[in-house]
Amino acid sequence: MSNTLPSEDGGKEKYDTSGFRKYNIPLEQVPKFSHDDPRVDEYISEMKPVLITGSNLIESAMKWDLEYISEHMPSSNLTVIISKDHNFKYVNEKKLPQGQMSNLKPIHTRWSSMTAREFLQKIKSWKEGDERLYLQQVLDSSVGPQLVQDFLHFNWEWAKNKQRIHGWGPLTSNLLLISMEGNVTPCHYDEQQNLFVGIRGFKRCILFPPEQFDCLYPPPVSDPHDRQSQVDFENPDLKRFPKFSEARGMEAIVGRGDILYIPLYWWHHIESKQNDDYTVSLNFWYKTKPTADIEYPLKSHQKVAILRNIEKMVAEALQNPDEVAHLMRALVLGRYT
Ligand SMILES: CC1(C)c2ccccc2-c2ccc(C[C@@H](CC(=O)O)C(=O)C(=O)O)cc21
Ligand SMILES: [Zn+2]
Repeated sequence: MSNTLPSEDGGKEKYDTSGFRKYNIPLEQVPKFSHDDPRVDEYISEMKPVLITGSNLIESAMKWDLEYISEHMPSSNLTVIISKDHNFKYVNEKKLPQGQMSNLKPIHTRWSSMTAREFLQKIKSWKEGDERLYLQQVLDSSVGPQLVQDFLHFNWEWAKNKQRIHGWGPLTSNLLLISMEGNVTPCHYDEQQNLFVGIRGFKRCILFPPEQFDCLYPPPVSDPHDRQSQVDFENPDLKRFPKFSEARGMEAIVGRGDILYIPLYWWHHIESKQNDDYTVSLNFWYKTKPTADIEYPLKSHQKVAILRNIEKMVAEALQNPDEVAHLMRALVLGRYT
């Protein structure tokens, strides 16, 4: 693979992936284009990942490091996720078993809050074996006047243009993410369009298209880990998850000022470079426009949405999640297979 410029060979140059974890998954490169290259909008309109370079979308946030945030938000308590190891598995608290059952659920990650200064101290003094920390803070008026000013100076014209030409719905939130080196957000999908921006450090993202749903084995929709792959990428259990061996991914390294477009329903695993400084990223989550008139053939993400709705309806109708598998097997086995 020659190291030519992205614009010449369609962004296929190899990324330098030293410092990231090795998985036994075949990976292609996510194409990388300059922000003014027309191919960027071609990929977004086809709902395919693309890495966009050289945009000034969040120029005013490029100075957001922990010193600056500590100085301009000295007393704010920020949300910090704490994990026993490098995996930060999202837990939907609303779907945790209530009552006495709840103490059976081994809580791998928990939420805490602290100031940016405390967070900085903790990650500076971190040593192997300590709990790991991941700061995530929704950007809203609580981040204080200075960060609000920086936020208002984003290149909203560029973002609004993307939102308009691709028919996205409203911007729902911006999540500011400050991660220790080596933290991993395990593979999952979200139901929103995502412009994921690098501010500091390097993050590696592994993506799979929605149609590989049957290779990545999400748990039942009622599970607290809904939308997350059950497969441990570092030690895949191919007896339980045999089709994981057929998973084919794409990879991108998101550096300072890069924007990775993560299409809705695309699976993504994101990790911060190991033995490197902490990373700072910011995402832009957009609802997608409600499907006015259904067009056939259906897109793969629409089929995943259909599967989710069927699963919810059957579980709701049976009022007992344990009966769902039996009923679905009776529907399909020997009849559609
Ligand atoms: C792991 C963490 C901190 C978390 C804990 C508990 C509840 C929610 C979340 C949550 C949500 C989004 C991200 C950002 C990103 C992954 C990444 O950059 O690590 C990503 O997946 C996306 O932008 O869609 C990260 C997290
Ligand atoms: Zn996500």
